[in-house]
Amino acid sequence: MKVFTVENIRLADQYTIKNEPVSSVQLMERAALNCAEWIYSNCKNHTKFAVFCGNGNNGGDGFAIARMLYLKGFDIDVFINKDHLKFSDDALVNYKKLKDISGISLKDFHEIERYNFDEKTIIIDALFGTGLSRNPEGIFKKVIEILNSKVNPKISIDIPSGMFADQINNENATIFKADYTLTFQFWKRAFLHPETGSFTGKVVVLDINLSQEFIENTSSNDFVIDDEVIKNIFKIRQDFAHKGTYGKSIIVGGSYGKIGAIMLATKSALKAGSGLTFVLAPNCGYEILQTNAPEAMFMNGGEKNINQIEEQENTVYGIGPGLGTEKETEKALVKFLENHQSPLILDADALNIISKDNNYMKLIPKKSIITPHPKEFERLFGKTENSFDRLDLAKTKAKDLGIYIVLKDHHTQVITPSGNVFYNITGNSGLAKGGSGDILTGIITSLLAQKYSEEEAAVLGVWLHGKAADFAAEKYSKEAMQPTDVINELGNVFLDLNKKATTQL
Ligand SMILES: NC(=O)C1=CN([C@@H]2O[C@H](COP(=O)(O)OP(=O)(O)OC[C@H]3O[C@@H](n4cnc5c(N)ncnc54)[C@H](O)[C@@H]3O)[C@@H](O)[C@H]2O)[C@@H](O)CC1
Ligand SMILES: Nc1ncnc2c1ncn2[C@@H]1O[C@H](COP(=O)(O)OP(=O)(O)O)[C@@H](O)[C@H]1O
Ligand SMILES: [K+]
Repeated sequence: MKVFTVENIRLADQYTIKNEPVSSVQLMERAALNCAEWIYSNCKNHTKFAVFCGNGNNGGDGFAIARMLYLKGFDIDVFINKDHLKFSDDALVNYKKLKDISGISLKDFHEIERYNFDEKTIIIDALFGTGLSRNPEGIFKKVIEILNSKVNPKISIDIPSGMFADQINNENATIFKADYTLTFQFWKRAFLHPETGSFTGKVVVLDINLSQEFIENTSSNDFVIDDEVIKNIFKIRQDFAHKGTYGKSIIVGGSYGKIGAIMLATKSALKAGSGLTFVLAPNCGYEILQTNAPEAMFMNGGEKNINQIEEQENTVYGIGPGLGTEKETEKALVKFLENHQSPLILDADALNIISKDNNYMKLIPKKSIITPHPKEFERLFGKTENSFDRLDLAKTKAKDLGIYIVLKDHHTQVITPSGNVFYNITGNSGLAKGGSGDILTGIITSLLAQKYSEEEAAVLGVWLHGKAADFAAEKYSKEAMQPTDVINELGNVFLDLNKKATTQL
């Protein structure tokens, strides 16, 4: 799914109105109906809604939603700024419709302090949408702050009020903190970054039927990895395949005390379907690896640390998990990179070694995939102020070096050399444990060996990793799930993918 800027959303709106055709107030009705239906089906334990409406079209959505929920039998109180009753055209239409309903009480923002937020009440935030032009101040700021102090469930319409859709807010900005955000048609960029995304709660994208023609014909560099993207990448395994069809992976890493990391990466490469899988590790890991991952063939890289990396042809290398940064290992990696031409995956200590010397960066083969977490990224490319700036820097580096950067985060970003960004929306904080990244390296290496392109391997890899983690969290909880559980859930993710990709009778 494309991530549109506020400007493009506005244009999509206008294009739909003109070409569907549909009036803008009908489009607002459609958007509100989608929200009301979602709320109606998901909030059955609550009887009362306090709806907070601003003066723009987001407020207009709020008025229409309030009316619809009232007609479904809920108790509704609507709060507005009675000192300033100037609305956008469509908001005014819905304000007037609401005023005609005697059963809905229209309250002033100032009444909030005396209002009874009992446990049956859900708060709906329709103060500001994508038209926010400055940080909320005065009564708006106060209302948001009071609402944020309440324990009642909170739903934002389109975007949490006070948040800019495309850019980072300044640090002290007042933003409504939602449990759910019902957003129209597209993910907004700010939902996908940690500084702002923490205000949205669960994001639900509602399809309000904006013109598909416009969406298809309007370019964007930012995408969310949704089911559609994955459906277009995933290839079912061919019946007449043999092990050679699905490529050769060599997972390189491990050092004394860190054989677990390379084990996790190796098992993941096997589980993700690589035809032949090798593990190049120091000898101290031989027995552990051969016992626990007998399907993988062992290549000796040294005694306690790797001091040589054998070059083999037609092989995809995934280097880094548990590798260590010893001088002998550094030498071995540099020597290997000096002679190696084809794209590979670099992670963890391989990246830490590369960040030691500016000249090493140039040794990364073009079209390779690197998978830094934020700290590794900083070691490689320097400090940035926030995750938006970090992404900008990553775009520059991906282009300059001609590589793919998988910037690991809650919503991991795959950045291509051409400047596209794919945000991942699978995965959960159960992955915030040592070992989770090693799995990702194994998966991406395996996919690249199986002849997925670099972009496909990175995009499908982060999605698979997150999806398996979501399955593991459902079974074991985010707290208790282990990286090993994530590896074991890969099978269920592939079963789902195959079911969707196979013709069903
Ligand atoms: N995207 C779509 O296709 C649709 C969008 N709709 C709604 O329209 C919204 C956008 O509407 P608008 O462009 O009217 O924008 P808003 O509803 O966000 O309101 C902007 C208004 O608030 C004022 N304002 C901005 N920042 C302020 C601040 N800090 N303090 C006080 N006033 C401030 C602006 O001057 C403007 O009058 C969307 O978020 C969505 O809720 C739907 O109604 C219909 C379909
Ligand atoms: N809160 C989170 N939500 C979603 N994914 C997460 C979260 N925390 C960590 N992850 C994922 O887990 C992995 C952690 O990688 P990394 O920090 O390299 O771990 P390690 O080096 O210990 O293996 C990344 O893929 C990251 O995106
Ligand atoms: K809002």
